[in-house]
Amino acid sequence: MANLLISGPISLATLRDTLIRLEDTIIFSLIERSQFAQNSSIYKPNIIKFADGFQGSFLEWFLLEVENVHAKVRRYQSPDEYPFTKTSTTPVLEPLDYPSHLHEQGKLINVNDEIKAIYLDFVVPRISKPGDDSNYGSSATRDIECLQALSRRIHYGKFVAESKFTDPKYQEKYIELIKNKDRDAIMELLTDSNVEKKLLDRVRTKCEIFGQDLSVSTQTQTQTQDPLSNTSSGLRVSSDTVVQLYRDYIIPLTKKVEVEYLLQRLD
Ligand SMILES: C=C(O[C@@H]1C=C(C(=O)O)C=C[C@H]1O)C(=O)O
Repeated sequence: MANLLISGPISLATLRDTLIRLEDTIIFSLIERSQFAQNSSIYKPNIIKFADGFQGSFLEWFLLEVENVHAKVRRYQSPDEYPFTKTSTTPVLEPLDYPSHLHEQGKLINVNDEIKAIYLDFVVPRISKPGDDSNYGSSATRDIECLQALSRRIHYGKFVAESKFTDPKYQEKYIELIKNKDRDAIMELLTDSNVEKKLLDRVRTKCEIFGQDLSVSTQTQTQTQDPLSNTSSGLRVSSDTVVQLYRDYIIPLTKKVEVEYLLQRLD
């Protein structure tokens, strides 16, 4: 795992190891959320009334509460952590002296609104059973864990971009493309299809291993549909859904962060 408090360049290999470890965190967080019903009331504004007058959904209210507490322990001063809300709470701990791994301008990129939309529109309906089981607090707690894991993974794209930019083999090319604001060519240069393919295969295998319910016999798991499970394979989250999430949303958004970061790299 990359230690962001240690100065000096972070190698692409170390960053890729961090992304691989985050796959585990993401898959386990999705499995945790999948045990509760969809509970769509927690995502709709003004269904739950708040004594403090907060206007918005239960999840938005809870996110603000959680982020205010986490801001107090300086979570959002870490260059790989980005808040979903406009939390402005002052930390109770003294600021840490992070070495500057990222270019100043790039630190401001935050795609959490997009991540939240993908999570609510694509992920929740696929990993949770339809309906309402009243577990609002438990569901929102798991939602926040999923959102934070996705956000950390996707914003890691900034470190990946920095590492690719500072690689002497490519720096001149990147500088030329950045000067020409050639978004498509930057995207092509930073893309590594081999790494992406291996990732999708690995994620499928991880879902198949982590998602098994060992209290059910292997034969039952593969041959019949568990009525309590939301997948026909008996896995706790569908491997197809997680692979699709990575292929269509997580990887493209990570690459978008990389491109945005690089476009500002010379400012
Ligand atoms: C993150 C990287 O950049 C790109 C994005 C990837 C991803 O989001 O997993 C994988 C390979 C690259 O196309 C990388 O090169 O490791």
